[in-house]
Amino acid sequence: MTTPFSSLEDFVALPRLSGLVLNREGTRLVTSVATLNPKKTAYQTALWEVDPAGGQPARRLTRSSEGESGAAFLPSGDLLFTSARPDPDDADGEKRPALWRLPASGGESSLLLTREGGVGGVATAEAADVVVVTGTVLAGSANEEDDAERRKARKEAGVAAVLHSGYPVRYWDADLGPEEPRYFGLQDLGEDGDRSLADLIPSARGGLRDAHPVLSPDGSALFTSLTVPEERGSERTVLVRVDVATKESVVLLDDRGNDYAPGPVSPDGRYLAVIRDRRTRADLPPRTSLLLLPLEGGEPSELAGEWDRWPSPAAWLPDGSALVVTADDDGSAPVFVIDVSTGAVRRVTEDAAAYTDVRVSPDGRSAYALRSSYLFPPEVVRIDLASGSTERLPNPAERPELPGSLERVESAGEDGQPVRSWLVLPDGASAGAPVPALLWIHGGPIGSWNAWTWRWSPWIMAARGYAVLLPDPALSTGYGQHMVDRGWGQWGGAPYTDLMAATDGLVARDDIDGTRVAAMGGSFGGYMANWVAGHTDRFAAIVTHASLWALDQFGPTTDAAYYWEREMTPDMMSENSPHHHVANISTPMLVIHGDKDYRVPIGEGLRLWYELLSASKLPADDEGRTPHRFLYFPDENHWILKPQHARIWYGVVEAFLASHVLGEERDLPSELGL
Ligand SMILES: CSCC[C@H](NC=O)C(=O)N[C@@H](C)C(=O)N[C@@H](CO)C(=O)O
Repeated sequence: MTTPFSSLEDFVALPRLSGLVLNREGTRLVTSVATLNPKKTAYQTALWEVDPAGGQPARRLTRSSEGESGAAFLPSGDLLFTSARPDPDDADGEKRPALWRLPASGGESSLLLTREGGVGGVATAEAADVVVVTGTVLAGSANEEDDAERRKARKEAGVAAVLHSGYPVRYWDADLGPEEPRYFGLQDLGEDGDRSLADLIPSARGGLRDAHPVLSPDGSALFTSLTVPEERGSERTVLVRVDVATKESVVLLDDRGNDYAPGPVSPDGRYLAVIRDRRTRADLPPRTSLLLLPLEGGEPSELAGEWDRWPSPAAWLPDGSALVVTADDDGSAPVFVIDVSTGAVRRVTEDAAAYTDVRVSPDGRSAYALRSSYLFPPEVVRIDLASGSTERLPNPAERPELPGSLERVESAGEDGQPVRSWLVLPDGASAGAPVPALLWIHGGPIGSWNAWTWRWSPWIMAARGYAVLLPDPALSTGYGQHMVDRGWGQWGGAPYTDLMAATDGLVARDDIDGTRVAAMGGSFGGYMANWVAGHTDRFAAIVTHASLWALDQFGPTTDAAYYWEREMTPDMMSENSPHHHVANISTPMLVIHGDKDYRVPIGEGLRLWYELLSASKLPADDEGRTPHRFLYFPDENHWILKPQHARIWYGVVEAFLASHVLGEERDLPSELGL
């Protein structure tokens, strides 16, 4: 059967949904849909409306080549969004993300706010015309005018240099400084209103780097996490309340044992749900818990502390009796409801799917969410909160047909611990026709293969005849705290042996050809692929993407050195570092790395490549020939974001696997110029 996964062109062209907002009356849902631009070199997003009642087909709300995102409803039903589309009243104006308003009554969108530093995002209050936008300012700017002038001067002089006195200096793929994120209160939304902006936390410095503003329903208070520097290059995240009118800010929760981030505020404005992340040490694994903080004073209390899952709070029920949360659970991420008076947890959705962006209807009977699994990409659904039944609403896109089937399988780790995996089987796999297989190792390592991903689509490989095993080994979420504890600081221990146990189960199947199996992983999964390469020759090929290779080097050069330093002592790093085992590597490896990857810096890929050629059991020969390959992306980061590069990524991986796993030669993508 031909599906969109047979052709990489068709695959990258599949529409991708993200984000979901609901208006106050519960009558309008808006999501964002990314599609290829006409040149097929980038994704552009547009806002689409989905009927919560399910009666009407989805309809496109916005259209521009610059795209629209960051949708947020005002209480009036007007929809705010950000876009770098041109202002019709300023034909020569520079394109920068600005704030736009689409009126509920219909008609054209109009420009609400533009600023030299752009508008990054927007937050609105549930029941008041209060708007907070995010944007950046240059560190030394006194006000918006000064900021505009400083930007202009820097641009005209062609200066990109940044002088740092603190840590970090980079984040994922962004160079930090001299721009710093800020929250701005927008004073007046009226037609000719005053558009001056109030910087709500002028002292934030770089501390709002990873933060999102949460507004109280009446718009009087803003809650945010704020990252504050500590000694020796470390930092912690504290919880702050800002009075939107007076700009007075108060630190609500701050201690050196935890990081804090705000969840939603209760409908009566009396409680804030808070996410608490325990600060780790080599002997203290991470733990995430949920707190209720009384906003009129008093100590926070842990909610559902006995529940052995890590909840992510999404919304309150309108009567304030319960919190709706999601949590990784046994290979899925269902919706749960937690009674705030008893802490009792009730699982709502029963299907093996992952839910995000959960919004609750004003009557508290339904919720709307994005749902995905390995069987379908994110789609908008309605959930009956009492029965847990779900209904797929008319969506902007249909589910793509799949070239195979999905199974849940289980194996036992060395200590008997059950290790669950998803197994993608290609059409036609059977005992009479066993298929080659791939072990895919997830990143994090704190995470789970429980949701659709566009970055590593197993269906691409299924369409080419491979089975793909997606195991959740030690350090994965969804099993409970013990599974994280089992692998903490010992990556080469239980996480590795769990993966090998899962592979044993895979190759024992009569529909799998155990002689034709490869291993692949990205990021931490790439670390593990490298560790696998140095510890077993059972795989025919190994693909390692954005991988950690030498932990002594990775630790201080990644964008958050303190995070990794807290997990392992120098001795533990040495014991678990794949580079010490390069001399054992006898498996052909495909190394993939993006130069703009600041999470796992390019030095890891460069050193791995050189050491493979110079010191593995398959070194470069007299004429420099080697079975290893290095796919280098000079302008990609930790992820391969450009659609044309995603095609190259899959194309090169396919050719490499075909050569070493199937013993077949495939043409490489012609755009490689080889
Ligand atoms: C600085 S915090 C580290 C966060 C995260 N680890 C979580 O467990 C992380 O970034 N790890 C990377 C090395 C990684 O494996 N990233 C994965 C998952 O985010 C990826 O696929 O990019």
